[in-house]
Amino acid sequence: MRIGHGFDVHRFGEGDHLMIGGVAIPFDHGFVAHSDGDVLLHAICDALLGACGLGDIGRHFPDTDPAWAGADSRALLRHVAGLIAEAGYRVGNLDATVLAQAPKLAPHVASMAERIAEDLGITAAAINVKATTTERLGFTGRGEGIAAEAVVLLMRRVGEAVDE
Ligand SMILES: Nc1ccn([C@@H]2O[C@H](COP(=O)(O)O)[C@@H](O)[C@H]2O)c(=O)n1
Ligand SMILES: C[C@@]1(CO)OP(=O)(O)OP(=O)(O)OC[C@H]1O
Repeated sequence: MRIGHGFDVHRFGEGDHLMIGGVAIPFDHGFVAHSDGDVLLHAICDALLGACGLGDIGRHFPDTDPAWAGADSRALLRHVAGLIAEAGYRVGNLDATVLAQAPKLAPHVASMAERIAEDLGITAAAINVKATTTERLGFTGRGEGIAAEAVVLLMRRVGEAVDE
């Protein structure tokens, strides 16, 4: 088994929606980012890469590369899922927290889990997405941006049967 942790932050800029967990959420700002700024999927990519000892998202998708300008972060997640499989691992379970004063995310977390599970090729039951405010404290509390953390457990694929 291998454990990985990911963390990401994106600040708000102009826009009318936020991409979080692959779901477009109407809002009075967008994210400032090279890609679509999906802070949750970026944290998940980092957790998966970290668990495999494969570095981080910036190593695989440099923010200086025009190929990733405006990229759909679900495509990045699917690419990372392929790297995990190539390395001989599968996701056991994944737990994530989005730190956001607003918007209200609880109505969207089930859709996020479904999309993340689809991209990882696993059941949504293995994914848990949570949200919390930071009680108006810090940059998230002041409404300057959103942060996300993810923890993932990977299991070794050995003939799809034995985990170690
Ligand atoms: N952006 C958010 C933040 C929180 N929630 C939900 O509200 C609950 C209470 O939040 P606290 O900050 O007081 O922990 C939290 O457990 C979430 O269910 C949300 O939907 N969206
Ligand atoms: C996703 C990438 C690449 O487009 O850029 P951003 O969308 O800016 O996201 P960030 O989490 O700051 O950095 C990772 C980059 O690889």
